[in-house]
Amino acid sequence: MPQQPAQPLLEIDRLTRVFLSRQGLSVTRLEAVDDASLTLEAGKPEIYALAGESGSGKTTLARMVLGLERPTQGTLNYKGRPVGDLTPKDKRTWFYREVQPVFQDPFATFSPMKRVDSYLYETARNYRVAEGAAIEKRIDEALGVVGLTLAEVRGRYPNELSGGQAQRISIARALITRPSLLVADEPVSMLDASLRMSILNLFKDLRDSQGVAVLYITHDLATAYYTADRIGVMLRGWIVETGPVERVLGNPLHPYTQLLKSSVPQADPDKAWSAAPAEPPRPVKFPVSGGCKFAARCPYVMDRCRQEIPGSYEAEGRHVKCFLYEPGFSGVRPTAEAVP
Ligand SMILES: Nc1ncnc2c1ncn2[C@@H]1O[C@H](COP(=O)(O)OP(=O)(O)OP(=O)(O)O)[C@@H](O)[C@H]1O
Repeated sequence: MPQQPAQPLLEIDRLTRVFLSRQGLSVTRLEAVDDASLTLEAGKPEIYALAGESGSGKTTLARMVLGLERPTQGTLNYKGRPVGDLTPKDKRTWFYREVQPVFQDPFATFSPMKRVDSYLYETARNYRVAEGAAIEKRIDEALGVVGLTLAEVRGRYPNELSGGQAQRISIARALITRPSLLVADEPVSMLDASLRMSILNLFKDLRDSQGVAVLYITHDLATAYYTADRIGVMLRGWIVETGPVERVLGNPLHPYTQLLKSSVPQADPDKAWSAAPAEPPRPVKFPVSGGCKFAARCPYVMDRCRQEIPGSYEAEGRHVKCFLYEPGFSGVRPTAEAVP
């Protein structure tokens, strides 16, 4: 499928995914992803971390990018083509070669009864990446990128692999089709701290040497800071702050990002930031009331925050979904140091 040169690699504009659940006569509505926008440019491979606490909508957004979940509203284009309009044939012959998932638990993707190399052969055959002996060469190349060889992997069962080796093989499987985008949902959260860095370094290497962009989904700010070029911080379906990772985490502007950062245990960067007292998304009964989703807990809340939804305003080299950064705001803005 020819690529249109001027199109972004991934364009997400005001994307929303609503889940409705019925209990008796009442319907509850949960905006798992709500009005989220982000763009990954073509030809500039980067690692974009989508960070947020459990239930903030990261996986739902990732599943929409992978074409596994249909958006309720908004734009989701890959190389200029709406993902929701792709036919099963488009997906098989183009999209699934271009966009590959990397999952949290590599052992869950491999059956204990099957040799791991069989997954590599299956992927190569299913996507017709090569014929005959060239298949082995392609598999060996993909394994080479993650620091392994087919000779090392051949004939081995999952229980003969370490967690790090299993995750490397699952990344090699994803690379067989030479994708342009990896969607990696918590790819290191099941690994020992000592192995985490090697996998995160591998993503950086893939970006630099293979030109692969990575959407890195994580609940862990420390690994996002270490790995990503840019970050989007999610709160109950919204992306509340997005920009270069050094700016957003070095000097967070949104009161929620400030709260998250202040809750990271500084002495132990490997710890997840579970201490943040954020709310999980709550299903709401119709009608839905407006206002900022952080208003009830924001130390800087203003009257309008309870009634109006803030826009996403450009401030200090990033976008912030908060009235404090609306052009013309004349009050005092919080600083990261002043977080209560
Ligand atoms: N198929 C579904 N039906 C109904 N609700 C769903 C469905 N999938 C996700 N949700 C809800 O949407 C919200 C966002 O879930 P999601 O898994 O995207 O969050 P997350 O940030 O990835 O969390 P975690 O890190 O725990 O996976 C949650 O409240 C979840 O219960």
